Amino acid sequence: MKLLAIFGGTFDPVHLGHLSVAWEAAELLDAEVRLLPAGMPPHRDAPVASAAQRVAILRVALRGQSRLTLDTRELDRAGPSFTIDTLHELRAEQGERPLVLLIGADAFANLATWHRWRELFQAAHIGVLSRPGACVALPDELEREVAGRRVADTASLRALPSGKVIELAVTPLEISATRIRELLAAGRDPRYLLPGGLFDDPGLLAPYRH
Ligand SMILES: Nc1ncnc2c1ncn2[C@@H]1O[C@H](COP(=O)(O)OP(=O)(O)OP(=O)(O)O)[C@@H](O)[C@H]1O
Ligand SMILES: O=C(O)c1ccc[n+]([C@@H]2O[C@H](COP(=O)([O-])O)[C@@H](O)[C@H]2O)c1
Repeated sequence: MKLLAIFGGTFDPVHLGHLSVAWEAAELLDAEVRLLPAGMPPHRDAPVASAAQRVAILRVALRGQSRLTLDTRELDRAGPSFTIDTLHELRAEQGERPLVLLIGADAFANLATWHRWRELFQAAHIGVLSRPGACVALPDELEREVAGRRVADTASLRALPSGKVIELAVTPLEISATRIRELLAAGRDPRYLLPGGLFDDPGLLAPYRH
């Protein structure tokens, strides 16, 4: 069965750093990758743009291809967007289909701070997006949970609905939404850090202009 992977973020706004790693993960896993904008991200301040504005940007950013799709369920839920709740909803919809939670290597190192974090391993596989050759040390309690779950090939993910951890070597781009918001607020046009289509409609990036 085709893998279903999810990639969550504040996406305030989505940029080419997000899209390129999501695309590479989709190719490496031969998966559909759903981008899930967080309604109320659990570990940070509220986004600058509204949910509707971030979705409008995502829709334009995802135009013209079908591997990366948009899932807005976290925006429709009240309260913090806990990933475990999202995975339980997806499991109820998808049955035994293998699910892969995509997480950047730095965020993965902090996984033990997430809500009901141990349950994440029962709910999905985890795909850790890493710089080729990089090695991020994990805190002991996380390492103990991950040891024994690591696999190197995607066939192992296809064989089970959840429970494995795979490292996915992707090409990181030094782009952050924080920097993009700074540039837009300063009246600049970070044209080659964002999907080009966003500049065709000046209203899309207006929430970040001052
Ligand atoms: N340039 C990038 N390359 C690869 N992954 C990224 C990049 N920027 C962010 N990510 C990852 O994408 C996910 C969503 O990121 P998020 O929406 O917080 O973007 P951000 O650019 O880090 O935003 P901000 O600067 O506002 O914190 C996170 O898992 C984050 O680690
Ligand atoms: O579930 C949690 O406790 C949890 C804690 C921190 C982050 N997350 C999710 O991780 C994704 C990336 O978060 P962020 O803050 O880097 O945009 C986003 O989908 C968040 O909902 C989830």
